[in-house]
Amino acid sequence: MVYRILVASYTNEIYTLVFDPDATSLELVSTITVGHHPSWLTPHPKDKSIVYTGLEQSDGKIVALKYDEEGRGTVIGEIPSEGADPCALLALEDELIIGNYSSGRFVAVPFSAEPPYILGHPPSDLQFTGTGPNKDRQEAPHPHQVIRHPARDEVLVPDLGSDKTRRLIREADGKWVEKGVVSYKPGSGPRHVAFYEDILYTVLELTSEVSAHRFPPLPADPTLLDTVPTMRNPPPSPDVASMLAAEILIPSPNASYPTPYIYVSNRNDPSPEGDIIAIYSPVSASSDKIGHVAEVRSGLKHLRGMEFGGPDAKWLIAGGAQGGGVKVFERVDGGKGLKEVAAIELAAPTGFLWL
Ligand SMILES: O=C1O[C@H](COP(=O)(O)O)[C@@H](O)[C@H](O)[C@H]1O
Repeated sequence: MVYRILVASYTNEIYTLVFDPDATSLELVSTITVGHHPSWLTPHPKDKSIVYTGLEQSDGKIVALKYDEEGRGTVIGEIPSEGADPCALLALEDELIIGNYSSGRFVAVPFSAEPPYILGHPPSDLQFTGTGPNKDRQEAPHPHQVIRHPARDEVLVPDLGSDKTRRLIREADGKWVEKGVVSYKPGSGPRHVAFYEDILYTVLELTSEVSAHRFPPLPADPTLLDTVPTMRNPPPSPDVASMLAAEILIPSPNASYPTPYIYVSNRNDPSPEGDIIAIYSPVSASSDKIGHVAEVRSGLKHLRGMEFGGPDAKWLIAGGAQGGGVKVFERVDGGKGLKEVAAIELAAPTGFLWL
């Protein structure tokens, strides 16, 4: 069996790769030009042939594509993102949510009945406000992810510019309202979050740290349990100042990998061996500490995006936006380690979608 994987990028293209685990090969089979920096990919919740991407530009756009069985895409629609640099998308059952990074605007586009499903209904929006102490990166709110809580009707928006993750719910009239926040150390820049049991894990981009909060339902506030660095031995100054942690993933435990682990990507490591993927154990009933498990040198430069796929989330695909191409790693030693099994050179990969 082979797997098709779409690759978002900081070029004008979305690529389709085929990963063959038996041949341990990764091949480029199709490319489609969609516009400036299609950096994120989200499928329609029911019609899996439809995929949305955001064009990261000042007049942000959302492009809808239709994919055939072979992974060949066709553009079938486009709408404004109603903001600048839409770097995050979330498809709920009835709405496409857009996080506009530079303008700090959260936009909800109701799905219509026919493909591309994003035409015909006016969007609603929410303008965030807030800043942080980092004058270069926190001059305004910068939503970097939109993610649904796995067990509750709550959407979370890590806001790198305001040092908080916003907790939103949709009221009876359909409008999204902020009902609470997770607050972080000033200047830390929350970028992405992941969940395991009742704990929220956050990757803090600007300080390259991971935090764990006990995360009860609203209206209760979260409680900070622990914060750890995303590298045991960060590079010395001045290189350490450019390190920017990016992705955090926690695949659900399963028969092949019964023990949960947290996987975090670092960016901009000056080492010739590339950026580190750090592996941690989550906090547990007996310890409120995040446990350091391992660090894997990826050979990738600026490891912005990575995604698990395959049976029992056996493989991790990851890309170096500034070099090293795209690699597939197999989870080994029960998930405590990663072994490279396939690679391909590709320009500026930023995100992935296993079809
Ligand atoms: O300033 C910007 O930075 C953001 C974040 O970049 P990332 O690669 O760290 O995600 C980017 O999304 C935006 O387009 C750009 O204007």
